[in-house]
This record gives sequence, structure tokens and C-alpha cells, in this order.
Amino acid sequence: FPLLCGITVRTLLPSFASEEVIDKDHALPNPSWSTDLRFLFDQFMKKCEEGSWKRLPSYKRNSTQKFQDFKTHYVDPKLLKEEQMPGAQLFTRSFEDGLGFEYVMFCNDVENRVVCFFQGGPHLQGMPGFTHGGAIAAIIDATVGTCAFRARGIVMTANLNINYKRPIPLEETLYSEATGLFITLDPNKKLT
Ligand SMILES: CCCCC/C=C\C/C=C\CCCCCCCC(=O)SCCNC(=O)CCNC(=O)[C@H](O)C(C)(C)COP(=O)(O)OP(=O)(O)OC[C@H]1O[C@@H](n2cnc3c(N)ncnc32)[C@H](O)[C@@H]1OP(=O)(O)O
Repeated sequence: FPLLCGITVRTLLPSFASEEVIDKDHALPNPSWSTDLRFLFDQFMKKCEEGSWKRLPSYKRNSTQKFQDFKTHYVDPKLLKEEQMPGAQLFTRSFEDGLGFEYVMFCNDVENRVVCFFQGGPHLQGMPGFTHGGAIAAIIDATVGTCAFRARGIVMTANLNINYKRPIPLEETLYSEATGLFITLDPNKKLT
């Protein structure tokens, strides 16, 4: 699946403590967003108005029909009892505003494309001053996975290759490249 993944990374001071709100759409600007991230967001919102692109909302938990189908068809119900994982939430949305993954995805379903604009917060640090490679992998996986999911339905990552061309320094904008293999799940096979 073709992917255009723009990654904007900068580190921020932890000044935006917010109450956890599960149902809030987090793929919208908040005060921690850099000028770059805001600029890219505004550019793609204009494309949305023209009709070719759509902004994807993002929540800490997912209750879409396909997500429910995944749980129903592929996962042992014993693993999914709400009382056994009351705090479960989407990894990339499990930080307070500004501290972790700040991102927004836009999709173009005609062209099978998803673009993600991402800003890493201070809790994603790896080597001092740089974004952790695992955090970069996570956001790429989520982006390519969303693209595959929209094109083919319920998929899981079988393989992800990332070229970390340079460490991502703080306060800079740059691009990473990746390829991934996503397998459409067999409805006759349980995962566990
Ligand atoms: C998941 C979507 C839920 C709904 C989401 C709803 C809304 C979206 C909201 C948020 C989006 C967030 C997006 C997050 C994306 C994150 C994705 C992940 O991180 S997934 C987690 C990591 N991945 C895994 O845990 C997968 C573990 N592996 C497996 O479970 C299995 O290996 C498998 C990938 C399911 C494949 O197993 P299966 O039995 O189904 O298939 P086969 O093994 O028979 O293989 C089929 C076919 O593919 C070839 N294959 C398999 N693996 C590879 C590989 N690594 N490299 C190359 N080829 C591979 C295999 O040879 C077979 O080929 P053939 O048919 O020709 O024989």
C-alpha cells in the first residue's frame, strides 16, 4: 500500500496536564502542537474541504463496528472481559496532551493513501534529545496499518521494515520511510 508519512518531531515541556477523557477526539489541534504541525493540519483540512481527503478522528478506545468484529471473531472472549482490562486503551493515544504521540491522520480512499503528521513529546525520548525508534515504529505501524485496514479490512502486521536514515533531532521536521506487510485475517482461524 502506498504510504506518505510526514513525521514532525519536537520535544515539549510537560505543561499540559489534562484529565483523561476517553471519548475526546484527539486528532485535533491542542495547545502543545507546534507551528509546523498546525500548518500541516490546516493544509490538509483545506484538502478535506475540497473533498479528496478525510480527517480520521482518534480516540483512546475504539468502538467501531470493525473493531467489534475483530474482538468477536478473532479473540478468545476470556481475554476480552472488560473487568480484566478496564484500563485498556490505544497505545498511541495513552499519553496526556503534548507528552507522547501527537498526531493526526488523513486518508484518501480513492488513492489508497494515508498521511500522518506526528509530533513526539518528551515521554518518547530514546537517546538523549532524540525520539525513541520504537515510538517512530509505532506511529509508522499505526499509519500503514490504518491504510491496509481501510483498503482490505481486518489485518495484522506480519512484517515492518524501517530505515532510520538519521536520528530525529528535537525541533526538526523530517521524513521516515518504511515498508510493511499486512495479512488479512482468516475468518476461520482464531488468533489465540
Ligand atoms: C487490527 C484491526 C482491528 C480493527 C481496528 C479498528 C480501527 C482502527 C483503529 C486504529 C488503528 C490502529 C492500527 C494499529 C495497527 C497496529 C497493527 C499491529 O500492531 S498488529 C500487532 C503485531 N502483529 C501481530 O501480532 C501479528 C502476529 N502474527 C500473526 O498473528 C500471524 O502470523 C498472522 C500475521 C495473522 C498471519 O497468520 P495466518 O495464520 O493468518 O496466515 P499464514 O501464516 O497462513 O500466512 C498467510 C500468508 O502470508 C504469508 N506470510 C505470513 N507472514 C509472513 C511474513 N512475515 N513474511 C512474508 N510472508 C508472510 C504466508 O507465507 C502465507 O502465504 P501463502 O498464502 O502464499 O502461503
